[in-house]
Amino acid sequence: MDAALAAGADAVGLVFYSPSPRAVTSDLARSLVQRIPPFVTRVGLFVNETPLRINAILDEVELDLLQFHGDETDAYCRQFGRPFIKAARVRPELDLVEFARSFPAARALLLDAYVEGYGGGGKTFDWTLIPPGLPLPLILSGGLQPENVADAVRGLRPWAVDVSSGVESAKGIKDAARIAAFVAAVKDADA
Ligand SMILES: O=C(O)c1ccccc1N[C@@H]1O[C@H](COP(=O)(O)O)[C@@H](O)[C@H]1O
Repeated sequence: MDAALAAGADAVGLVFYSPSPRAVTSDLARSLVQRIPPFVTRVGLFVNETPLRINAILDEVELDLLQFHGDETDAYCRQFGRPFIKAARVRPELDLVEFARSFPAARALLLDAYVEGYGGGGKTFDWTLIPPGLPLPLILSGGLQPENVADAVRGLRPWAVDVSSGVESAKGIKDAARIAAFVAAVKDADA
């Protein structure tokens, strides 16, 4: 968290998905979000979570944006009355325009590779599968790292990029130097 903030990240995410090696408890999340300054977006990531647990977390942890990474519907995502983004797990047979149209309340569409376990797999997908004219702002993710993110930013001009595995030294262990290199590469490519 400190490394992301020092590097100048616009948003930081907290994973509330217990099978993930990055999962945090609401107690830890509450203490972490207190370090986040104004104007940095506090994102909570959920995968097919129960509304009961999400509402309990929202009561305890100040979150600005919800990231739904499972099989949730638009109606499900909007019930919390918070801004949200919806992840699509990209594979050739998925019509991304139709998928995006089915989430009219979403702030953005996050594109991730199709992996077992729903996400955070460190795998890129074929960026040529992204159609022109998506009806939602695009957040690109999936296998991004300091070494390939400049190509992604220059080639696809996404609204934002998101990273997890690519800035880790081992699964679930963030690496401050890789975080700094990633954010620097994004800012350089966007200049
Ligand atoms: O980070 C996780 O553990 C995770 C678990 C379940 C769903 C999504 C998860 N992370 C998100 O997955 C994408 C891609 O991550 P990676 O960079 O390829 O590791 C990204 O949006 C993460 O926020």
